[in-house]
Amino acid sequence: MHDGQTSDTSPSCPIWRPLAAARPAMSPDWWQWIASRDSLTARLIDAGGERAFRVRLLDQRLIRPRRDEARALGIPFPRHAWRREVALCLDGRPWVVARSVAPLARLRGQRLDRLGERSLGSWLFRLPDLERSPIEVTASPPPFHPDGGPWGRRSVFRHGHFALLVQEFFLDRMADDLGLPSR
Ligand SMILES: C=C(O[C@@H]1C=C(C(=O)O)C=C[C@H]1O)C(=O)O
Repeated sequence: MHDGQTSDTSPSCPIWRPLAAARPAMSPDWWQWIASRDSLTARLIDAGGERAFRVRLLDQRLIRPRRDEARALGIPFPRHAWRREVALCLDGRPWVVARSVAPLARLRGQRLDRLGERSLGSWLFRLPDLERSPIEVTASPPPFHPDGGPWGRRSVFRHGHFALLVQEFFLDRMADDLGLPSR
């Protein structure tokens, strides 16, 4: 699943804006989710109540990152990166789809491919000295998944030389299940 090298030539590219620029169009309910800087995994488990939380691994492989991903990570465009795509599901229903990209040169021996269906967040937030960049927001649909939703967000996590871009798209199904506004 993670051996092949493919270049990512998808033409659809989300338009990212600073969090503050999206605020006027965002309901207070969604702001609570989008602006939060702690673990989304923990928040989903909490909001899910009795529902069972599960990470479904959709894909992981070596790729050439998209241009916007390379720019967010501050790496030259053609460099190789490791990419993981997951659906974060409650009772089997995907609420969030996430795509994370780490430049190979910055992996520093971290074997993220061994995470499998364990949540990245449960590992990430245990790292000492973890830094998180400002959050950026998009109203574009996820470029790697057929389901749509109100908002996507992205930020870069750093721990020493290790860098990881995490992009999370919140789906309409989550809004339906939690009774959240459409935006
Ligand atoms: C970054 C976090 O991890 C979550 C889990 C992910 C995974 O397992 O690939 C991806 C994005 C996240 O929403 C988090 O919990 O905040």
